[in-house]
Amino acid sequence: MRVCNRSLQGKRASAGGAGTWKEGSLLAHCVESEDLLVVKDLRKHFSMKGGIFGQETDSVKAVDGVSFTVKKGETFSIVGESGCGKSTTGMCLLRLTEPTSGQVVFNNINILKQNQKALRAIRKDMQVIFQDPYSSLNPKHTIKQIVSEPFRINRTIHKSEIEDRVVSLLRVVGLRPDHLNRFPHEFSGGQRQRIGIARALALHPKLIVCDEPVSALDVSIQSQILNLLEELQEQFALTYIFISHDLSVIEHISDRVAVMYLGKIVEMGEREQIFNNPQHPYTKALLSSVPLAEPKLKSKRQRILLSGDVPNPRNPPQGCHFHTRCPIKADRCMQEPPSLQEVETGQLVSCHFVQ
Ligand SMILES: Nc1ncnc2c1ncn2[C@@H]1O[C@H](COP(=O)(O)OP(=O)(O)OP(=O)(O)O)[C@@H](O)[C@H]1O
Repeated sequence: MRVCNRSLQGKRASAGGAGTWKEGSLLAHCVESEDLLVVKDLRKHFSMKGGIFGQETDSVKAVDGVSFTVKKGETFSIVGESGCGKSTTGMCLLRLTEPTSGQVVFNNINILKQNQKALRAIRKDMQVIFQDPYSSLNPKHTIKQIVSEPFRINRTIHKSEIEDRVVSLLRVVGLRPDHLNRFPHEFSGGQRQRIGIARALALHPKLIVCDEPVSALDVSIQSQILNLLEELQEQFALTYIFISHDLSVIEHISDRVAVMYLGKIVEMGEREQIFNNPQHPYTKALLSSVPLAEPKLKSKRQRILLSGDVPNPRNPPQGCHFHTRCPIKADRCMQEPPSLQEVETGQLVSCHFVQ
């Protein structure tokens, strides 16, 4: 997909910028451009209940004002440490988790405004692949039952066609027709992830949210699954939102990358911008922890050790969320939250010192 996406680069200049679009202009923008998905100021605050009456005492700001756009056919990745809000963002896009506020415009439809019936129809075009292929597959169902589930739920094809369709889906993901009547426990982790991918492909989706799809797999199997995802993207013109904490996986698969910290995007840009010229101190620190194969590069990249832990998302720091661990913080950072600003065409950074 990289060839296709490069040709789109010029149009991406203001993608995901911290603008003040109203919903009407957001929809108009989506129609005019090649954006498949436009996310604006998305928030998910989980309310925490306590006390003797179970009243709301607190909230976890898992996603706290996230905006980005995803072009048709690209792989847009979300990376960050555990607990920064990657999965919650992905689940909110599909409304598998109900967002607190914001806008998610998919294929020109604001999905947060749809009723359950309309949402079911839209979900045919938006699928998800989960991290743990074993727990996401019903152990009591055969592969045929699992992969055909979307056909049965959506009644898109006649019963008599189901087996042929499942067989062709298995072939597409590198499994065999004789696997049809086996159960998930008879497969390896990589094969189980292929089954999950076959199920996700069944209804010809436009977008797939891949939530840590290779994190549970051995490194050698990881690359097979990543290659398969890339081949399928070409074959079926798929758009991916790819969620991972693993920077080497992100570098391999992404067209564009968003780096999240405590519920917010701190930096976003083309893969090359993020990996070759990171601007936010958090992105720099994350990248400095990745082992480099080339000795020449090793001497150039200095390890940046961040002090302290990620703060509690129930009580994020005032001002810039990153200031408690930032090596370049100043007084202003403790008071004023920075906004995501474009520092170079297509590269946006949320830091008072990178403008
Ligand atoms: N249902 C929930 N109720 C309360 N808090 C939640 C819930 N789901 C997630 N959280 C909290 O929201 C924050 C973001 O979680 P999320 O799973 O989105 O992060 P993540 O970046 O995907 O991390 P990981 O890679 O570990 O899954 C975390 O602090 C998490 O504990």
